Amino acid sequence: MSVPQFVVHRDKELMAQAAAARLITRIVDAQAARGTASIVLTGGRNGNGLLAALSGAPARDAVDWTRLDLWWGDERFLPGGDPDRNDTQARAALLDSVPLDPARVHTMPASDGAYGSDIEAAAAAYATELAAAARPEDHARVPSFDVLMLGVGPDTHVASLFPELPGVRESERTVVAVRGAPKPPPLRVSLTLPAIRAAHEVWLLAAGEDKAEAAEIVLSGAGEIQAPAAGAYGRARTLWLLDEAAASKLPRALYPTGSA
Ligand SMILES: O=C1O[C@H](COP(=O)(O)O)[C@@H](O)[C@H](O)[C@H]1O
Repeated sequence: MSVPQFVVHRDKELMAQAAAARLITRIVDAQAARGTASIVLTGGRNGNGLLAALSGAPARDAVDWTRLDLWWGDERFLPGGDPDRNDTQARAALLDSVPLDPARVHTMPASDGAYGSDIEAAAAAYATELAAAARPEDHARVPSFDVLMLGVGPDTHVASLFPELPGVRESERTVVAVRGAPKPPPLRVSLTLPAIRAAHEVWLLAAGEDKAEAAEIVLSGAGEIQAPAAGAYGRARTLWLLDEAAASKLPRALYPTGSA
């Protein structure tokens, strides 16, 4: 478990641009070291803001997009191409404009896909896909993702792990079907906390006033069942990327002078 670090930016636009620059560097470094990189995308406003910023960054051409594995932390269980699916939004923000290898783009199943409306089968299939990509040195049933990003919801949810719902209590499976999510749509597929914690680096994105209370609750010692973001950390690094509005209820001593 890594101790959380904090970076606070002036506003959400700057946070998105800085996080995009940070992600480009991380991908380029991993590709230089190993030939490939693996990233887990998040949905939501902050995740899509980061992807849009990355799309507009000239340094995006430093990435070898053909040698990048993309996974998702969660998905809304809707038909393929639905505008509310996280993958549809990610494609519009960035993915359609870069030369990815389709075989390395690991979307979660859609409700009109190979498993139809069987959400349990869809979750199990994604777990199998992750396990097949894990190498012996990963010591887990998922790859050691280089960076796994999570948008933090106003209710402290991450991926589709919501406070007090069964998904956040899962300790065995790496992927679960989620029913009754309080944020629409109610049916979702999500990585679990054990899968999230297999990542090398976990980045939690929180920008905007409506994230201030969530950040305060999570960082004041709440448990992960009540505040799922509290259970999200990386093996080597846990990084909170915030804007001033989201950080407004945090103790000023948490982040270095000049960070905001
Ligand atoms: O529904 C979801 O919400 C969270 C947070 O979204 P935000 O718009 O409040 O930033 C997101 O991380 C998750 O991937 C998504 O499915």
